[in-house]
Amino acid sequence: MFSLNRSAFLNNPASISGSFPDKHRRILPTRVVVAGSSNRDKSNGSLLMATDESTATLKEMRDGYAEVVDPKSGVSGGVQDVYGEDTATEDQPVTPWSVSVASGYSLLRDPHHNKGLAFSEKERNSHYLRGLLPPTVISQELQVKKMLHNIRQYQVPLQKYMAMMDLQERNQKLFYKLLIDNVEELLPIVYTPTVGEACQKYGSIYSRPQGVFISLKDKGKVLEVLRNWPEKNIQVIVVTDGERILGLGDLGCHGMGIPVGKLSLYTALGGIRPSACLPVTIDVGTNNEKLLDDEFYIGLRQKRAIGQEYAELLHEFMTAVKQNYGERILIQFEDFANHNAFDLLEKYGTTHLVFNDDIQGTASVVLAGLISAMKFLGGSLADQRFLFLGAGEAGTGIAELIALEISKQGLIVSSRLESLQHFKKPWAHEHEPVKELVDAVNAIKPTILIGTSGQGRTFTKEVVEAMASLNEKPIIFSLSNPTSQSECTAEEAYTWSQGRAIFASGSPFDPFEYGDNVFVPGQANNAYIFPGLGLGLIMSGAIRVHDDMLLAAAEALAGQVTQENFDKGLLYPPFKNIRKISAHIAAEVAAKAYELGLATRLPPPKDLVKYAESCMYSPAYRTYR
Ligand SMILES: O=C([O-])CC(=O)C(=O)O
Ligand SMILES: [Mg+2]
Repeated sequence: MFSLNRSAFLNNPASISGSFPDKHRRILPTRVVVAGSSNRDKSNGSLLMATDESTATLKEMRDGYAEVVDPKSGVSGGVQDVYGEDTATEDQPVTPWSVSVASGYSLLRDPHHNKGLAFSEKERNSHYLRGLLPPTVISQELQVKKMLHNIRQYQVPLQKYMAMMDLQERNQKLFYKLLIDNVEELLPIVYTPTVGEACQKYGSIYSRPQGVFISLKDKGKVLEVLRNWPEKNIQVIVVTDGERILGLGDLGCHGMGIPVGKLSLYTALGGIRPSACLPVTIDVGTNNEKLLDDEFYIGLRQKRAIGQEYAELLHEFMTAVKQNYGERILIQFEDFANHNAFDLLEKYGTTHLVFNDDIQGTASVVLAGLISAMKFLGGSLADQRFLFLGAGEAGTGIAELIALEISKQGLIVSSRLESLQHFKKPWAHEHEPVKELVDAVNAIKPTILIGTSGQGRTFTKEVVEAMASLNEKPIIFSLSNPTSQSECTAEEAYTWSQGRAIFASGSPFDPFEYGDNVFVPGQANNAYIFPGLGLGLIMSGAIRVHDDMLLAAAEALAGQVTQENFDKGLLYPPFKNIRKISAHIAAEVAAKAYELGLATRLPPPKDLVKYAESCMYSPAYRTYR
């Protein structure tokens, strides 16, 4: 229970600086007066409240911020800056659900509430927008059509990316509506492969903060740094230290593009509201000489800190996150180098709600593809022989999850055991060392070849031909990202196997015509998994990630693949149904959390799929009254 009272308001002089002309202040039928956030410039306009149909309770107040939570879904309505003149309690509902927005010019500049030309006549009148917009009023659908048209004019993918980022910064709901309604076309822009190029050029294209940078300079002050971020009710953080960005290597501080991209997928594909998502880049330096010499590099100009110095900053971050956002904050580790990725997961897996997307998310998506391959081809995973090129996070993560499913050993040659990094050792396999991949294929005779090497074009013609001579339906996964690092292309896999390969890749490839058939390559990308996994964890209030949840997510994803999909060569359902798919994944993950006693949101909802769907963020505009 808490009270919203005038003294909190008065104690923060910045918030009553007199910059609110009275005529602009709105007191709506709730008993809460909106007075603005302490770190937003209020000189350009006042704040008002928009109302929605649902009832809500005010849940928490911190630093002058209050969260309004829809009691039905438990999902926050996203109120960030509410000061009360009256009191409200957790058990005393405040109706209706309220959202605070700026009015006038600052409303058009506020990406969370701006609707551009879609503001109605009534809204233009009541919110001081007259004259600030041209006369026409258009629908959100027409805005989407226009944006798509504009984006298609750009020939260069990076230009499309920048146009999308610009839109996100200008009109968040339109950005998400555009992305959700055109996910297959735009995913390759906001995500792999284009996001890889964006990271490589992040210093040049950087314009506004899209997340929080925590550098060695912030040691001792990480909590303060986190509190500078304007949103307070964070539910999920994607964090990188930039050392292994996709298959592109160490991009240091420029890795920020990845958490930003991943989190826009959390919203678009998994329905987590954008204000609950926080991208974080931890900058401990970079060993990339080119970047250190690049005048546009935006990070610390030093070699990477390692050992204790690194561990201390990471530990301060992990501690601060929990302190600031509570036990149920989800932290996704992304694109850390092998040596840190495994250690961090082990260290924090028992104290925080964490998972590593490259180890566990990728493993889950690959397992899903293999489960659907077995379903449609016949046979069982236990009968397969797997060969991995690349024994890093993804390779060993996949092996571990498959082994969990079938208790089978991996294939790293054990004579190298002594020199192997610890995470590779369980997968060492008794075999003569082989130098060339094609020799390994011929010696081991795998039915499934999985590339997670980060090395482009390593599945050569000889390798694919060897797989095709050994198997009627060779299963080939080229998982490294972006496209330039893919172990082979879809065209190569289909051509060299005479159309027999069951192929999937981490980055998208266009459908490929071979003979009388058109093959649609599946995209074995963790983007299928993490948004639904995250939603399931959040909606159940899970406090830990368990391997069984990753298995459940894989099964749920595989369960969405139809015979029709498989007949086209697809091991995965199309991305255009991703929100439905994510709801199913979320439901299964949440069910596991409840079953394992790791869920704290009790009692469990009856229909978890429906519940997951009801929790999802909608990009449709609200009416401001
Ligand atoms: O970001 C992606 O497309 C998949 C992924 O996690 C990686 O390649 O590191
Ligand atoms: Mg990754």
